[in-house]
Amino acid sequence: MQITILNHPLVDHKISVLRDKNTPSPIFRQLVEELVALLAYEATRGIRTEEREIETPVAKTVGRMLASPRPLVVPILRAGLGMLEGMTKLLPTAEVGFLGMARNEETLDIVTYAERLPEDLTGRQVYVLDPMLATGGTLIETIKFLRERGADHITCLCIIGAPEGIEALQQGVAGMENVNLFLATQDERLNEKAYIVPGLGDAGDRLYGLAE
Ligand SMILES: O=P(O)(O)OC[C@H]1O[C@H](OP(=O)(O)OP(=O)(O)O)[C@H](O)[C@@H]1O
Ligand SMILES: O=c1cc[nH]c(=O)[nH]1
Ligand SMILES: [Mg+2]
Repeated sequence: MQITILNHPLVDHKISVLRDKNTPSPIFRQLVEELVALLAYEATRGIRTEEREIETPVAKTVGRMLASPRPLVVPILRAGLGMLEGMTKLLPTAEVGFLGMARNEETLDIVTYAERLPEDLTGRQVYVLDPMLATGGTLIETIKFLRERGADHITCLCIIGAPEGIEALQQGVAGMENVNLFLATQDERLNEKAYIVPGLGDAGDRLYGLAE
């Protein structure tokens, strides 16, 4: 698995505001969208394109456009939904599929409670969106699921990753070709409840939780 960690002052600034527990949900959602645009720019460097003839007002030429089949974007509900708008702004022609997964906070087992994806993903490039990579359980399950459906190129976009989760993911996908991970930043560690430290808390709650 290839891992890329963004290293950019604008990313650092936006993540610091995200981390602040006093940042309200509307600002949090806006910042997540902005961070996804920066992540997606890097993460789509390997997106497949094909030649197309086009005619400018001046001359005929050959340009490059996204290849078919179209890329598939998969946000992991709930928190990954906060990254969807930013991603589809950059990739408006992508298809979108959904996976609902929740971590049991006691056992850390992953429960898949919703799935709406094409049956056959053979030859598809898939972009998985989930802001938090903690133990890695959710992403490992997701990647296995997508590979079983035939996806041959899987790129995960996460905002914060813990070293423990990155390591687990690396082992979980060992031997698989064309799996990539793009992180906005890597944090220090997990705490005893498997939350990322310093992290930003529960991303789903920060995005969609009720105001206190
Ligand atoms: O790496 P892991 O240990 O698997 O943890 C990461 C998962 O936890 C969060 O989702 P959560 O289960 O809280 O669901 P939510 O998005 O509905 O809040 C996060 O969005 C990831 O999906
Ligand atoms: O720190 C964490 C860990 C898992 N899920 C989150 O939303 N935050
Ligand atoms: Mg959550």
